[in-house]
Amino acid sequence: MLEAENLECVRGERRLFAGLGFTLSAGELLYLQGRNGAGKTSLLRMLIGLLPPEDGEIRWQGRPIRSQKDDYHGALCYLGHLNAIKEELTPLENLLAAARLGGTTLPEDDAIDALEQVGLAGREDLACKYLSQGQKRRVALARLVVDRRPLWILDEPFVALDVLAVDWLAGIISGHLQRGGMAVMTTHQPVAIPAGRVRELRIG
Ligand SMILES: Nc1ncnc2c1ncn2[C@@H]1O[C@H](COP(=O)(O)OP(=O)(O)OP(=O)(O)O)[C@@H](O)[C@H]1O
Repeated sequence: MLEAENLECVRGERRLFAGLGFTLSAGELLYLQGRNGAGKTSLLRMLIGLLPPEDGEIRWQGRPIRSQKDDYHGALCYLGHLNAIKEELTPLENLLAAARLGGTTLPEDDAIDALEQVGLAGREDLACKYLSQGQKRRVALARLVVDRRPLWILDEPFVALDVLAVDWLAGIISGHLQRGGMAVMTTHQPVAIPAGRVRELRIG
């Protein structure tokens, strides 16, 4: 279970939010909503432990995340709105490297299957700098196909995807929730996630 209690966020001179709280259990999805600049990405950065809250506390499985950094980071998969892929590496190399950084070993055949699922069959060995924006996004999203960590934190995951890919990703997130996973997600576009309990939290 992920819990946030009485969170306050100040950036520069501005207080973006205060008194913010939620609870997220297995199989639940939290949609963060709010206008541009409301503080959604700032909240996600707090949830992954990169931005300490001005006030309040975030707990994972009942314990503050600041007291169990390794366990908590081992349980979460973060996908930022930048793709965090290495342009000089191929999609296959990027996916294998991301798994290693996340502390797991990914068999190469599984990585190739994941890239095929995201529509990159035949481009596994092309340096990512030669891919389109949408294809780069797909390389980043291929991580989700093979990720079995319980908590996904996703910043605008649907950006730059075509209609088919949006449906595909909604299915991947649904599968994660059905397996008892949890997800926190920002998105400016309404996307139907057909499985799991969906909650909404509006900031600002
Ligand atoms: N390091 C920083 N120093 C000062 N202000 C910052 C910093 N980082 C972000 N901000 C400000 O905090 C506010 C919230 O930014 P944030 O990225 O969290 O918004 P958001 O809700 O994710 O917006 P969007 O929908 O446009 O992505 C913005 O006004 C931004 O300029």
